[in-house]
Amino acid sequence: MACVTKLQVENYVFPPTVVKPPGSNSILFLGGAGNRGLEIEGKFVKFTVIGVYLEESAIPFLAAKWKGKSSEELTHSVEFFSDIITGPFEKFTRVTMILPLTGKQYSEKVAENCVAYWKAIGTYSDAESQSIEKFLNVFQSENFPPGASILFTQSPLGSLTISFSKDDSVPVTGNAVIENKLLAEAVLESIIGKHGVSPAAKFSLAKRVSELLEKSNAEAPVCEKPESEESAIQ
Ligand SMILES: O=C(/C=C/c1ccc(O)cc1)c1c(O)cc(O)cc1O
Repeated sequence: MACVTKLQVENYVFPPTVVKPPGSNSILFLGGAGNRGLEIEGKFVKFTVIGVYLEESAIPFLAAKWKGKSSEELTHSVEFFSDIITGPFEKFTRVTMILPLTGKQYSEKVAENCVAYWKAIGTYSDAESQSIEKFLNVFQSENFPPGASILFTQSPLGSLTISFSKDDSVPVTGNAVIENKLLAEAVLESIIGKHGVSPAAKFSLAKRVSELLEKSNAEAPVCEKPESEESAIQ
């Protein structure tokens, strides 16, 4: 497994790896994490913290094109994030509440971003419209107090598994699976894509992935750091 540390964003800790989250049989490593806030009456109000995990095969896949690029270059590269979003490996995203949100509030914001993205690139069809209806339904009667999380597992085969957690644990099974590749990609695009809602998560991903690519070689990267360093907060 890639040698990665945990990350703390606000009061929330994202562990270095997630083992077999709902919808996956793999161990995923923490690519990066950051907050999502909104400018309200001149003040930046932080609503959620978001961590993005990647399957280990992401590193050799991304290395072919991005090894040797600085974290600044990656931060500003739409194509780099697009390769993460559409690459042939699993992604797992944990969205943890700083402020309470209803399922309706959260899902409507995400749905709005997904539809705007599809319309912008000209891929909004009946299948996507139906997938958004399903997405909104999954959240209809949910409530997320501070510390609760929404978990998305994006499979490269085209499914989006949605799970909910009241604390920092990851449930064994998902609440819903929506089979629509463009939806699975659009949810992640809405977070780390060109107009992604979390520039902080993008910055963190670019920094950590560029470091991992630097250390990567043809063989799988192995963690050689002592445990004390491994748990350092970056
Ligand atoms: O994290 C968010 C935050 C959502 C939010 C929802 C409703 C409010 O009134 C305030 C904040 C988020 C996301 O994870 C993904 C996305 O595409 C959009 C978002 O706003």
